[in-house]
Amino acid sequence: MITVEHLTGGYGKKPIIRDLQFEIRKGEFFALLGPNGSGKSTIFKLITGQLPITSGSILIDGKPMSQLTKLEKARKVAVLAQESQVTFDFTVEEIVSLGRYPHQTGLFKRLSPEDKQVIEDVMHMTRIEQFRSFQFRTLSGGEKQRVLLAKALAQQPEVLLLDEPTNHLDIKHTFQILTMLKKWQRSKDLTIFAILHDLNVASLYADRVALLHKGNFLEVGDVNILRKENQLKKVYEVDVKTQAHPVVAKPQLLMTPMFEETDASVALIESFFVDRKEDHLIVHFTEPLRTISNAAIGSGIQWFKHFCLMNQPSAHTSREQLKTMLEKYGIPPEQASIVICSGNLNDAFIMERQLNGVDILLITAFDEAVHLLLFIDAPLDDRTLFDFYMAATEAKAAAFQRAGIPLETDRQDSLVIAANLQHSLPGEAIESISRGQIGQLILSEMTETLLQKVGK
Ligand SMILES: Nc1ncnc2c1ncn2[C@@H]1O[C@H](COP(=O)(O)OP(=O)(O)OP(=O)(O)O)[C@@H](O)[C@H]1O
Repeated sequence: MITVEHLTGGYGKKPIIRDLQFEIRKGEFFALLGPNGSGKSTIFKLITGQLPITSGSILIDGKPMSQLTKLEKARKVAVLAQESQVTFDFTVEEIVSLGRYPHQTGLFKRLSPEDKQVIEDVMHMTRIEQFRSFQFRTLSGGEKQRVLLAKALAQQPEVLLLDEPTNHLDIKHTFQILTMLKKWQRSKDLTIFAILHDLNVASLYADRVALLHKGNFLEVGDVNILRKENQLKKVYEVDVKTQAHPVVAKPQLLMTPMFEETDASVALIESFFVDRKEDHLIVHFTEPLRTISNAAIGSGIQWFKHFCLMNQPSAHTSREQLKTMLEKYGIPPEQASIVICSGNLNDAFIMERQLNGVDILLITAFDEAVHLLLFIDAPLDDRTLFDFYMAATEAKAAAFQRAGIPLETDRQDSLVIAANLQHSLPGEAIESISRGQIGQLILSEMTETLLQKVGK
Protein backbone atom coordinates (compact mmCIF):
# COMPACT_ATOMS: atom_id res chain seq x y z
CA MET A 1 0.00 0.00 0.00
CA ILE A 2 2.70 2.45 1.09
CA THR A 3 6.22 1.78 -0.09
CA VAL A 4 9.11 3.77 1.29
CA GLU A 5 12.20 3.54 -0.92
CA HIS A 6 15.66 4.79 -0.01
CA LEU A 7 14.16 7.54 2.11
CA THR A 8 16.65 10.15 3.26
CA GLY A 9 15.77 13.39 5.00
CA GLY A 10 16.09 15.60 8.02
CA TYR A 11 16.31 19.21 9.03
CA GLY A 12 19.61 20.67 7.88
CA LYS A 13 22.38 19.34 5.76
CA LYS A 14 22.87 16.32 7.99
CA PRO A 15 20.04 13.85 7.41
CA ILE A 16 18.34 12.25 10.41
CA ILE A 17 16.93 9.42 8.31
CA ARG A 18 19.21 7.71 5.80
CA ASP A 19 18.26 5.29 3.04
CA LEU A 20 15.25 3.84 4.86
CA GLN A 21 13.23 1.14 3.12
CA PHE A 22 9.99 -0.43 4.27
CA GLU A 23 6.48 -1.23 3.28
CA ILE A 24 3.16 -0.72 5.03
CA ARG A 25 0.78 -3.39 3.79
CA LYS A 26 -2.85 -2.78 2.95
CA GLY A 27 -5.13 -3.22 5.96
CA GLU A 28 -2.39 -3.63 8.55
CA PHE A 29 -1.69 -1.74 11.76
CA PHE A 30 1.98 -0.83 11.56
CA ALA A 31 3.53 0.74 14.66
CA LEU A 32 6.72 2.75 14.66
CA LEU A 33 8.61 2.34 17.94
CA GLY A 34 11.80 3.84 19.24
CA PRO A 35 13.18 5.99 22.02
CA ASN A 36 13.10 9.78 22.20
CA GLY A 37 15.13 11.38 19.45
CA SER A 38 15.41 8.18 17.37
CA GLY A 39 13.71 9.85 14.41
CA LYS A 40 10.09 8.67 14.56
CA SER A 41 8.54 12.11 14.07
CA THR A 42 11.03 12.86 11.33
CA ILE A 43 9.91 9.74 9.39
CA PHE A 44 6.30 10.73 10.04
CA LYS A 45 6.87 14.25 8.74
CA LEU A 46 8.67 12.93 5.64
CA ILE A 47 5.76 10.60 4.88
CA THR A 48 3.07 13.21 5.51
CA GLY A 49 4.93 15.83 3.50
CA GLN A 50 5.52 18.19 6.45
CA LEU A 51 9.24 17.85 5.72
CA PRO A 52 10.77 17.73 2.25
CA ILE A 53 12.50 14.52 1.23
CA THR A 54 16.22 14.84 0.45
CA SER A 55 16.18 11.69 -1.67
CA GLY A 56 14.16 8.52 -2.14
CA SER A 57 10.46 8.15 -2.67
CA ILE A 58 7.17 7.34 -0.95
CA LEU A 59 4.66 5.50 -3.07
CA ILE A 60 1.00 4.93 -2.34
CA ASP A 61 -0.50 2.09 -4.37
CA GLY A 62 2.57 2.35 -6.59
CA LYS A 63 2.11 6.07 -7.27
CA PRO A 64 4.49 8.70 -5.82
CA MET A 65 2.66 10.61 -3.05
CA SER A 66 4.17 13.80 -4.37
CA GLN A 67 2.23 13.39 -7.62
CA LEU A 68 -1.16 13.27 -5.94
CA THR A 69 -3.19 16.47 -5.80
CA LYS A 70 -4.12 17.72 -2.35
CA LEU A 71 -7.68 16.49 -2.79
CA GLU A 72 -6.62 13.06 -4.08
CA LYS A 73 -4.32 12.72 -1.14
CA ALA A 74 -6.99 13.81 1.35
CA ARG A 75 -9.38 11.17 -0.01
CA LYS A 76 -6.83 8.46 0.55
CA VAL A 77 -4.83 9.56 3.58
CA ALA A 78 -5.80 11.18 6.88
CA VAL A 79 -3.20 12.49 9.29
CA LEU A 80 -3.30 13.00 13.03
CA ALA A 81 -0.15 14.92 13.85
CA GLN A 82 1.30 15.73 17.26
CA GLU A 83 0.63 19.42 17.37
CA SER A 84 -2.96 20.32 16.70
CA GLN A 85 -3.12 23.00 14.09
CA VAL A 86 -6.55 24.23 15.07
CA THR A 87 -6.19 27.88 15.88
CA PHE A 88 -9.65 29.19 15.07
CA ASP A 89 -12.59 29.15 17.40
CA PHE A 90 -14.43 26.20 15.93
CA THR A 91 -16.91 24.01 17.70
CA VAL A 92 -16.21 20.32 17.99
CA GLU A 93 -18.84 19.46 15.40
CA GLU A 94 -17.46 22.02 12.97
CA ILE A 95 -13.99 20.57 13.29
CA VAL A 96 -15.18 17.03 12.69
CA SER A 97 -17.18 18.32 9.68
CA LEU A 98 -13.96 19.64 8.16
CA GLY A 99 -12.97 16.01 7.73
CA ARG A 100 -15.72 15.63 5.10
CA TYR A 101 -14.25 18.33 2.89
CA PRO A 102 -12.42 15.97 0.47
CA HIS A 103 -15.68 14.14 -0.25
CA GLN A 104 -17.84 17.19 -0.90
CA THR A 105 -18.63 18.05 -4.49
CA GLY A 106 -20.18 21.00 -6.29
CA LEU A 107 -19.35 24.64 -6.21
CA PHE A 108 -21.04 25.38 -2.90
CA LYS A 109 -19.79 22.63 -0.70
CA ARG A 110 -22.55 21.57 1.61
CA LEU A 111 -22.80 18.63 3.91
CA SER A 112 -24.90 15.90 2.29
CA PRO A 113 -27.08 13.58 4.41
CA GLU A 114 -24.33 10.96 3.98
CA ASP A 115 -21.70 13.43 5.27
CA LYS A 116 -23.90 14.18 8.28
CA GLN A 117 -24.31 10.49 9.00
CA VAL A 118 -20.54 9.90 8.86
CA ILE A 119 -19.97 12.85 11.21
CA GLU A 120 -22.48 11.44 13.69
CA ASP A 121 -20.93 7.98 13.45
CA VAL A 122 -17.37 9.11 14.12
CA MET A 123 -18.44 11.42 16.94
CA HIS A 124 -20.26 8.49 18.48
CA MET A 125 -17.29 6.14 18.07
CA THR A 126 -14.84 8.59 19.60
CA ARG A 127 -17.35 9.46 22.34
CA ILE A 128 -17.36 13.17 21.78
CA GLU A 129 -21.06 13.71 21.01
CA GLN A 130 -21.55 15.43 24.34
CA PHE A 131 -19.01 18.07 23.37
CA ARG A 132 -20.43 18.77 19.92
CA SER A 133 -21.27 22.41 20.56
CA PHE A 134 -18.25 23.14 22.76
CA GLN A 135 -15.46 25.38 21.55
CA PHE A 136 -12.50 23.16 20.67
CA ARG A 137 -10.07 25.32 22.62
CA THR A 138 -11.99 24.78 25.85
CA LEU A 139 -11.47 20.99 25.79
CA SER A 140 -8.86 19.01 27.71
CA GLY A 141 -5.84 17.56 25.92
CA GLY A 142 -7.38 14.09 25.75
CA GLU A 143 -10.74 15.40 24.53
CA LYS A 144 -9.01 17.45 21.81
CA GLN A 145 -7.14 14.34 20.72
CA ARG A 146 -10.40 12.43 20.31
CA VAL A 147 -11.95 15.28 18.32
CA LEU A 148 -8.99 15.38 15.94
CA LEU A 149 -9.16 11.63 15.54
CA ALA A 150 -12.87 11.91 14.75
CA LYS A 151 -12.03 14.51 12.10
CA ALA A 152 -9.42 12.17 10.59
CA LEU A 153 -11.90 9.27 10.56
CA ALA A 154 -14.60 11.48 9.02
CA GLN A 155 -12.33 11.66 6.00
CA GLN A 156 -13.01 7.92 5.54
CA PRO A 157 -9.41 7.44 4.52
CA GLU A 158 -7.78 4.29 3.22
CA VAL A 159 -4.70 5.12 5.25
CA LEU A 160 -4.50 6.70 8.68
CA LEU A 161 -1.19 8.21 9.78
CA LEU A 162 -1.07 8.81 13.52
CA ASP A 163 1.67 10.45 15.54
CA GLU A 164 1.19 9.21 19.10
CA PRO A 165 -2.61 8.95 18.89
CA THR A 166 -2.93 8.06 22.56
CA ASN A 167 -0.86 10.98 23.75
CA HIS A 168 -2.85 12.75 26.52
CA LEU A 169 -5.29 9.84 26.80
CA ASP A 170 -5.91 8.01 30.06
CA ILE A 171 -6.00 4.19 30.11
CA LYS A 172 -9.72 4.03 29.49
CA HIS A 173 -9.58 6.26 26.43
CA THR A 174 -6.33 4.75 25.16
CA PHE A 175 -7.96 1.33 25.06
CA GLN A 176 -11.26 2.67 23.78
CA ILE A 177 -9.65 4.56 20.91
CA LEU A 178 -7.26 1.77 19.94
CA THR A 179 -10.03 -0.83 20.09
CA MET A 180 -12.15 1.40 17.91
CA LEU A 181 -9.28 1.88 15.45
CA LYS A 182 -8.71 -1.86 15.40
CA LYS A 183 -12.39 -2.50 14.60
CA TRP A 184 -12.27 0.14 11.88
CA GLN A 185 -9.05 -1.36 10.52
CA ARG A 186 -10.67 -4.80 10.26
CA SER A 187 -14.13 -3.82 9.07
CA LYS A 188 -13.03 -1.22 6.51
CA ASP A 189 -9.59 -2.63 5.65
CA LEU A 190 -8.06 0.58 6.92
CA THR A 191 -4.27 0.79 6.86
CA ILE A 192 -2.85 2.34 10.03
CA PHE A 193 0.64 3.70 10.53
CA ALA A 194 1.14 4.95 14.08
CA ILE A 195 3.97 6.18 16.23
CA LEU A 196 3.47 4.59 19.63
CA HIS A 197 5.50 5.09 22.77
CA ASP A 198 4.00 2.36 24.89
CA LEU A 199 5.51 -0.95 23.81
CA ASN A 200 2.88 -2.97 25.65
CA VAL A 201 0.06 -1.15 23.91
CA ALA A 202 1.86 -1.65 20.57
CA SER A 203 2.17 -5.35 21.29
CA LEU A 204 -1.56 -5.64 21.90
CA TYR A 205 -2.79 -3.64 18.91
CA ALA A 206 -0.18 -3.62 16.13
CA ASP A 207 0.17 -6.32 13.48
CA ARG A 208 3.76 -5.36 12.74
CA VAL A 209 6.21 -3.07 14.47
CA ALA A 210 9.42 -1.36 13.42
CA LEU A 211 12.06 -0.69 16.04
CA LEU A 212 13.91 2.51 15.28
CA HIS A 213 17.38 3.13 16.65
CA LYS A 214 19.34 6.26 15.74
CA GLY A 215 17.50 6.82 12.48
CA ASN A 216 17.65 3.19 11.29
CA PHE A 217 15.39 0.21 11.68
CA LEU A 218 16.96 -2.39 13.89
CA GLU A 219 14.18 -4.80 13.06
CA VAL A 220 10.75 -4.86 11.42
CA GLY A 221 8.45 -7.77 12.16
CA ASP A 222 5.44 -9.01 14.04
CA VAL A 223 5.11 -8.08 17.71
CA ASN A 224 7.14 -11.12 18.75
CA ILE A 225 10.28 -9.14 18.01
CA LEU A 226 9.44 -7.42 21.31
CA ARG A 227 10.45 -10.63 23.05
CA LYS A 228 14.10 -9.87 22.25
CA GLU A 229 15.21 -8.46 25.58
CA ASN A 230 18.79 -7.72 24.52
CA GLN A 231 17.66 -5.78 21.49
CA LEU A 232 15.28 -3.69 23.60
CA LYS A 233 18.00 -3.08 26.15
CA LYS A 234 20.31 -1.82 23.41
CA VAL A 235 17.65 0.55 22.09
CA TYR A 236 16.06 1.80 25.29
CA GLU A 237 19.03 1.33 27.66
CA VAL A 238 16.92 -0.23 30.40
CA ASP A 239 16.67 -3.78 31.70
CA VAL A 240 13.62 -5.30 30.09
CA LYS A 241 11.97 -8.60 30.88
CA THR A 242 9.39 -9.97 28.50
CA GLN A 243 6.57 -12.18 29.58
CA ALA A 244 3.44 -13.61 28.03
CA HIS A 245 0.19 -11.73 28.45
CA PRO A 246 -2.02 -14.03 30.55
CA VAL A 247 -5.01 -13.80 28.21
CA VAL A 248 -3.84 -12.99 24.68
CA ALA A 249 -0.85 -14.57 22.93
CA LYS A 250 1.21 -11.37 22.90
CA PRO A 251 4.36 -10.36 24.72
CA GLN A 252 4.28 -7.79 27.49
CA LEU A 253 7.31 -6.01 28.82
CA LEU A 254 8.40 -5.23 32.32
CA MET A 255 11.12 -2.75 33.14
CA THR A 256 13.42 -3.51 36.02
CA PRO A 257 14.20 -0.41 38.09
CA MET A 258 17.88 0.42 38.35
CA PHE A 259 17.83 0.61 42.12
CA GLU A 260 17.50 -2.05 44.78
CA GLU A 261 14.11 -2.20 46.47
CA THR A 262 15.88 -2.64 49.81
CA ASP A 263 19.50 -3.43 50.36
CA ALA A 264 18.94 -5.29 53.60
CA SER A 265 19.07 -9.05 53.35
CA VAL A 266 16.07 -10.55 55.17
CA ALA A 267 16.21 -14.07 56.57
CA LEU A 268 12.97 -15.97 56.15
CA ILE A 269 12.98 -17.55 59.60
CA GLU A 270 13.26 -14.14 61.25
CA SER A 271 10.55 -12.55 59.18
CA PHE A 272 7.38 -14.54 59.67
CA PHE A 273 4.71 -15.29 62.22
CA VAL A 274 1.86 -17.73 62.19
CA ASP A 275 -1.71 -16.91 63.12
CA ARG A 276 -3.48 -20.19 63.71
CA LYS A 277 -7.10 -20.84 64.68
CA GLU A 278 -9.42 -23.73 64.04
CA ASP A 279 -10.72 -22.22 60.82
CA HIS A 280 -7.60 -20.53 59.49
CA LEU A 281 -3.87 -20.74 59.47
CA ILE A 282 -2.12 -17.71 58.10
CA VAL A 283 1.63 -17.30 57.68
CA HIS A 284 2.61 -13.65 57.47
CA PHE A 285 5.98 -12.52 56.09
CA THR A 286 7.42 -9.04 56.32
CA GLU A 287 8.57 -9.12 52.68
CA PRO A 288 6.80 -10.56 49.65
CA LEU A 289 7.95 -13.99 48.46
CA ARG A 290 8.14 -15.17 44.85
CA THR A 291 5.41 -17.77 44.72
CA ILE A 292 4.24 -20.52 42.41
CA SER A 293 1.02 -22.25 43.31
CA ASN A 294 -2.30 -23.73 42.34
CA ALA A 295 -3.98 -21.99 45.32
CA ALA A 296 -7.71 -21.26 45.01
CA ILE A 297 -6.88 -17.54 45.04
CA GLY A 298 -3.51 -16.31 43.82
CA SER A 299 -2.58 -19.17 41.51
CA GLY A 300 0.27 -18.97 39.00
CA ILE A 301 3.45 -17.04 39.57
CA GLN A 302 3.00 -14.11 41.91
CA TRP A 303 4.44 -12.20 44.84
CA PHE A 304 2.74 -12.67 48.19
CA LYS A 305 3.27 -11.74 51.83
CA HIS A 306 0.37 -13.63 53.40
CA PHE A 307 -0.26 -17.32 52.89
CA CYS A 308 -3.65 -18.45 54.09
CA LEU A 309 -5.14 -21.84 54.64
CA MET A 310 -8.82 -21.17 55.25
CA ASN A 311 -11.95 -23.12 55.97
CA GLN A 312 -14.62 -22.28 53.49
CA PRO A 313 -17.76 -21.52 55.56
CA SER A 314 -19.93 -23.11 52.91
CA ALA A 315 -19.58 -24.50 49.42
CA HIS A 316 -21.33 -21.34 48.25
CA THR A 317 -18.78 -18.93 49.71
CA SER A 318 -17.56 -16.89 46.78
CA ARG A 319 -14.02 -15.69 46.12
CA GLU A 320 -15.16 -12.18 46.94
CA GLN A 321 -16.51 -13.33 50.33
CA LEU A 322 -13.20 -15.05 51.07
CA LYS A 323 -11.38 -11.84 50.27
CA THR A 324 -13.73 -9.91 52.54
CA MET A 325 -12.96 -12.37 55.32
CA LEU A 326 -9.26 -11.67 54.83
CA GLU A 327 -9.86 -7.95 54.98
CA LYS A 328 -11.51 -8.52 58.37
CA TYR A 329 -8.22 -10.04 59.56
CA GLY A 330 -6.45 -6.90 58.31
CA ILE A 331 -4.86 -8.65 55.31
CA PRO A 332 -4.90 -6.96 51.88
CA PRO A 333 -6.34 -9.76 49.66
CA GLU A 334 -4.20 -8.70 46.69
CA GLN A 335 -1.12 -9.66 48.72
CA ALA A 336 -2.45 -13.00 49.84
CA SER A 337 -2.67 -16.51 48.49
CA ILE A 338 -5.63 -18.55 49.76
CA VAL A 339 -5.78 -22.31 49.94
CA ILE A 340 -9.15 -23.74 50.93
CA CYS A 341 -8.94 -26.51 53.50
CA SER A 342 -12.02 -27.87 55.23
CA GLY A 343 -10.02 -29.71 57.92
CA ASN A 344 -9.31 -28.47 61.44
CA LEU A 345 -6.33 -26.18 60.95
CA ASN A 346 -5.16 -26.65 64.53
CA ASP A 347 -4.09 -30.07 63.24
CA ALA A 348 -1.88 -28.71 60.47
CA PHE A 349 1.82 -29.62 60.68
CA ILE A 350 4.40 -26.82 60.74
CA MET A 351 8.06 -27.82 60.40
CA GLU A 352 11.25 -25.85 60.22
CA ARG A 353 14.11 -27.67 58.52
CA GLN A 354 17.50 -26.92 57.00
CA LEU A 355 18.87 -28.14 53.72
CA ASN A 356 22.57 -27.41 53.15
CA GLY A 357 22.32 -24.37 55.40
CA VAL A 358 19.15 -23.04 53.74
CA ASP A 359 16.13 -22.67 56.02
CA ILE A 360 12.92 -24.28 54.91
CA LEU A 361 9.46 -24.01 56.39
CA LEU A 362 7.00 -26.74 55.55
CA ILE A 363 3.28 -26.68 56.33
CA THR A 364 0.98 -29.59 55.66
CA ALA A 365 -2.78 -29.57 56.17
CA PHE A 366 -5.34 -32.20 55.34
CA ASP A 367 -8.99 -32.55 54.52
CA GLU A 368 -9.95 -35.08 51.84
CA ALA A 369 -6.97 -33.61 50.04
CA VAL A 370 -3.40 -32.65 50.97
CA HIS A 371 -2.32 -29.03 51.09
CA LEU A 372 1.39 -28.38 51.13
CA LEU A 373 3.05 -25.00 51.60
CA LEU A 374 6.82 -24.87 51.21
CA PHE A 375 8.84 -21.74 51.99
CA ILE A 376 12.49 -21.70 50.97
CA ASP A 377 14.92 -19.10 52.26
CA ALA A 378 16.84 -18.64 49.02
CA PRO A 379 16.56 -16.36 45.97
CA LEU A 380 15.38 -18.99 43.51
CA ASP A 381 14.59 -18.18 39.88
CA ASP A 382 11.27 -19.18 38.32
CA ARG A 383 12.73 -22.21 36.58
CA THR A 384 13.98 -23.62 39.90
CA LEU A 385 10.59 -22.92 41.49
CA PHE A 386 8.97 -24.98 38.72
CA ASP A 387 11.51 -27.76 39.22
CA PHE A 388 10.80 -27.84 42.94
CA TYR A 389 7.08 -27.83 42.24
CA MET A 390 7.48 -30.99 40.19
CA ALA A 391 9.74 -32.56 42.80
CA ALA A 392 7.19 -31.81 45.53
CA THR A 393 4.34 -33.32 43.50
CA GLU A 394 6.30 -36.51 42.84
CA ALA A 395 7.48 -36.74 46.48
CA LYS A 396 3.95 -36.36 47.77
CA ALA A 397 2.74 -39.29 45.67
CA ALA A 398 5.71 -41.39 46.81
CA ALA A 399 4.99 -40.53 50.46
CA PHE A 400 1.44 -41.85 50.14
CA GLN A 401 2.80 -45.07 48.69
CA ARG A 402 5.33 -45.45 51.50
CA ALA A 403 2.69 -44.79 54.13
CA GLY A 404 0.54 -47.42 52.49
CA ILE A 405 -2.31 -45.02 51.82
CA PRO A 406 -4.01 -45.36 48.46
CA LEU A 407 -3.71 -42.16 46.45
CA GLU A 408 -6.93 -41.05 44.88
CA THR A 409 -6.32 -39.12 41.73
CA ASP A 410 -9.28 -36.75 41.80
CA ARG A 411 -8.37 -34.97 45.04
CA GLN A 412 -8.14 -31.17 45.02
CA ASP A 413 -4.60 -31.00 46.42
CA SER A 414 -2.90 -27.63 46.77
CA LEU A 415 0.76 -26.87 46.47
CA VAL A 416 2.37 -23.52 47.22
CA ILE A 417 6.11 -23.00 46.88
CA ALA A 418 7.54 -19.61 47.82
CA ALA A 419 11.10 -18.36 47.74
CA ASN A 420 12.65 -15.47 49.62
CA LEU A 421 14.37 -13.36 46.97
CA GLN A 422 15.35 -10.82 49.62
CA HIS A 423 17.83 -13.20 51.18
CA SER A 424 21.21 -12.72 49.56
CA LEU A 425 22.96 -16.06 49.89
CA PRO A 426 26.23 -17.09 48.31
CA GLY A 427 25.68 -18.68 44.89
CA GLU A 428 26.97 -22.04 46.14
CA ALA A 429 24.35 -22.16 48.89
CA ILE A 430 21.52 -21.69 46.41
CA GLU A 431 22.89 -24.12 43.87
CA SER A 432 23.58 -26.69 46.54
CA ILE A 433 19.87 -27.45 47.00
CA SER A 434 18.86 -29.69 44.17
CA ARG A 435 15.47 -30.80 42.98
CA GLY A 436 16.32 -34.30 44.27
CA GLN A 437 17.06 -33.00 47.74
CA ILE A 438 13.82 -31.06 47.95
CA GLY A 439 12.01 -34.20 46.83
CA GLN A 440 13.79 -36.27 49.49
CA LEU A 441 12.97 -33.78 52.24
CA ILE A 442 9.28 -33.71 51.33
CA LEU A 443 9.17 -37.47 50.94
CA SER A 444 10.59 -38.18 54.39
CA GLU A 445 8.66 -35.42 56.23
CA MET A 446 5.42 -36.22 54.54
CA THR A 447 5.71 -39.97 55.02
CA GLU A 448 6.19 -39.33 58.73
CA THR A 449 3.26 -36.91 58.83
CA LEU A 450 1.01 -39.37 57.03
CA LEU A 451 2.01 -42.21 59.33
CA GLN A 452 1.28 -40.01 62.37
CA LYS A 453 -2.04 -39.06 60.88
CA VAL A 454 -3.16 -42.64 60.32
CA GLY A 455 -1.79 -43.55 63.73
CA LYS A 456 0.84 -46.05 62.59
N1 LIG B 1 13.03 21.03 13.76
C1 LIG B 1 14.18 20.39 13.99
N2 LIG B 1 15.37 20.93 13.63
C2 LIG B 1 16.53 20.30 13.81
N3 LIG B 1 16.63 19.07 14.37
C3 LIG B 1 15.50 18.46 14.75
C4 LIG B 1 14.23 19.10 14.58
N4 LIG B 1 13.28 18.24 15.05
C5 LIG B 1 13.94 17.16 15.50
N5 LIG B 1 15.26 17.28 15.31
C6 LIG B 1 16.27 16.28 15.67
O1 LIG B 1 16.05 15.08 14.92
C7 LIG B 1 16.32 13.95 15.73
C8 LIG B 1 15.12 13.05 15.67
O2 LIG B 1 14.03 13.75 16.24
P1 LIG B 1 12.55 13.20 16.14
O3 LIG B 1 11.65 14.29 16.61
O4 LIG B 1 12.31 12.63 14.80
O5 LIG B 1 12.63 12.02 17.22
P2 LIG B 1 11.46 11.17 17.82
O6 LIG B 1 11.89 9.73 17.72
O7 LIG B 1 10.15 11.51 17.23
O8 LIG B 1 11.52 11.59 19.34
P3 LIG B 1 10.37 11.75 20.47
O9 LIG B 1 10.06 10.37 20.91
O10 LIG B 1 11.08 12.49 21.53
O11 LIG B 1 9.21 12.46 19.89
C9 LIG B 1 16.63 14.47 17.13
O12 LIG B 1 18.01 14.41 17.32
C10 LIG B 1 16.14 15.90 17.12
O13 LIG B 1 16.98 16.69 17.90
